[in-house]
Amino acid sequence: METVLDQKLVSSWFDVHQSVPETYVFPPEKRPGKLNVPLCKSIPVVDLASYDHRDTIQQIFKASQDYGFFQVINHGVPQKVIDETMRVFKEFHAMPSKDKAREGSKDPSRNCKLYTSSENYANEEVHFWRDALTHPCHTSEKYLQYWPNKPSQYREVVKGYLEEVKNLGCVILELLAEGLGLSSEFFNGRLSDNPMLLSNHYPPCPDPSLTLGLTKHRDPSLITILLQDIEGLQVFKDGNWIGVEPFSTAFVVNVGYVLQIISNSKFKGAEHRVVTNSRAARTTIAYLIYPSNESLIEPAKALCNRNPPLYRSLNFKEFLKIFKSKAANAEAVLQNISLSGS
Ligand SMILES: O=C(O)CCC(=O)C(=O)O
Ligand SMILES: [Fe+2]
Repeated sequence: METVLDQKLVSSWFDVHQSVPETYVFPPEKRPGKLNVPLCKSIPVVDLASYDHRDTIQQIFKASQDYGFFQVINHGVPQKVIDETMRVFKEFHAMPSKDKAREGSKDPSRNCKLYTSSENYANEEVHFWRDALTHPCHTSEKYLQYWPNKPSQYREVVKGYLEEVKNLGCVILELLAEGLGLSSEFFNGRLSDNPMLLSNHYPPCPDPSLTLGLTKHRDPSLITILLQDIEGLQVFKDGNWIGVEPFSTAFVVNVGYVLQIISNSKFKGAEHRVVTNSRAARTTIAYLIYPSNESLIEPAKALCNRNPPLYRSLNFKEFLKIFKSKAANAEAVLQNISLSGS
């Protein structure tokens, strides 16, 4: 008989096991290796309140080229909103599993859902050490009716948070557009109007050397704006893993595949993963900026004057289909949409 979701959640059983269950143990070649990688002091922390607009654009441009990652501070999102939102998600993930499963399975079309490991749990060889809650950010009743309403403050707090992060997203996309030499409104509208929220929860793990919270991947987004409480996020840079330092006042921003395509590879979708730890649960809140399904994804014309376009045009729905069929293999995703065939 199929096990029901509430029993599968890592948060429902992690504390009754002394060791890692076999279905969570990665084969030696896929294990995380060195866990205590250096926290990277060189991933730029960009001050968005700086008066030097050109310098801010330059910092973000360079970070998006070099790392596909940067952090932002003085971003305008009130600290109270950040702290309350983190608290509400921690409360959500700490609720009894049955309540969580109920709150996360109201939507028959499964836009709003709670799941564990990955959306492909049934077909995975090894599971990831995480639970995840996701839903669209739009607050029309069509979606809102399926958002959790436990903890009781969930909707109010998350709605307030998303309004703030939406504004921040616009600011960052404008800076990225200007850096690329595009009009500052380039990403407004359909290229960015389908944001999703994703809260990841990684309970403590008895042996982090055997497990992964998330394997190496790139996000299928334009950009992702992440709030993290403690360390665990790592970026793959020049053949090494480096840690992204957690700051309670900062958001981590990373470039996704869609921005890599539109920027004609000026920016690289950053490869990243999540490792587990044995000391404390880790909670993150990702705001993934996606285009609408019918939106056309292609290298911006203005970036293809001197350089030929590297990727073919396709709509976002088509891109997602390719991404989902080849998710574990970044090269295969890019090869499928690459014009050079290389
Ligand atoms: O939880 C994190 O630190 C990162 C999560 C992530 O990479 C993702 O959800 O795509
Ligand atoms: Fe990611």
